[in-house]
Amino acid sequence: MRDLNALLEIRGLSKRIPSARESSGERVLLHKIDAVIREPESIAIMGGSGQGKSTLLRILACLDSADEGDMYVRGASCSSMEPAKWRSQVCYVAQHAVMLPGSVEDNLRTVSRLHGTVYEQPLAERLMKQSGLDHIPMKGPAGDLSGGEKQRLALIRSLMLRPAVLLLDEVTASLDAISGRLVEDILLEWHREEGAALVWVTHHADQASRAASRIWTLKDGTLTDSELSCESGISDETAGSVRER
Ligand SMILES: Nc1ncnc2c1ncn2[C@@H]1O[C@H](COP(=O)(O)OP(=O)(O)OP(=O)(O)O)[C@@H](O)[C@H]1O
Repeated sequence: MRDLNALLEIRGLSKRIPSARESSGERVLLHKIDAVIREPESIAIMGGSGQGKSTLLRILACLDSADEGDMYVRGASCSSMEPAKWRSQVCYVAQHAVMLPGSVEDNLRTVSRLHGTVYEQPLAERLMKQSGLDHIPMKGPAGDLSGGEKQRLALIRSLMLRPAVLLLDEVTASLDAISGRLVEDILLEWHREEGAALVWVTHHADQASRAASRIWTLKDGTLTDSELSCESGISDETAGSVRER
C-alpha cells in the first residue's frame, strides 16, 4: 500500500540484465523491491559484490531505468516528473567525483543554475570551511584539485541543492582514512542539522555501524530491511554478506 507521507518510497522495482549464464539470456538483478524511508534516516546498503547495490542507487537517482515499478519522493512519482526535478530532490554522489568545466566557484554555481535554484554563497562558504577547503581559491580551476578535494567539492555541490535524500555510492572508498572520516562527518552533520536522509552503499561494516541506523541488504534480487541499534551492531548475516566478497 502506498505511504503518501514517506520521504522516499520504492514500490515493486525490478531490473533484469543480460546474462550469458541464464538460459533465458537474462538475470533478474532486482526483483520487485519495496522499501520506504519515512523520515530523515541514515541507511546503509550492503551485500556481496554484484548484488545490484550501485544499480539500485542509480535507479533511485533516475540515472538508470527499472523494468518495473516506480518510486516516489514526498508522494510524487518519478515516472511523472522531469528527471532534473527528481534529481534535485534525490541526489546521487558517485565514488569518483567528476568536475564540471571551469573554476571551483563555477562548479558550485552551475548546479544551482541548472536546477533553477538560488546560489547560496554563505552556504557555499560555510561548507567549504567545514570541509577543509577554505584555503582553495574559488577562481582556481576545479580540475587541478586533488582526488580527495574533488570528492569534497562534489559533495558540497550536491548539498547546495538541499536534497531530501542523498544517495552515496561508496563515496569514501577512494579516499585516505582521514579524508574519508572527514567526508563521513560532514554528511552526518548535514543529516542531523538539515534533516536530509542518507543512503550509503558501503562494504564496510564499521562505517555502516557509525553512520547508519538501518541496513538494506541486497541478496539474490531481494532487499532485507533491518534496524541497527547501537547495542546490536551489524547482524552476523549482514556482515557475512559483506565478508562474501
Ligand atoms: N545496464 C546494465 N547492463 C548489463 N549489466 C549490468 C547493468 N547494470 C549493472 N549490470 C551488472 O549487474 C551486476 C550488479 O552490478 P552493481 O554494480 O549494481 O553491483 P554492486 O552490488 O554495486 O557490486 P560491487 O559491490 O562489486 O560494486 C553486475 O554484474 C553488473 O555488471
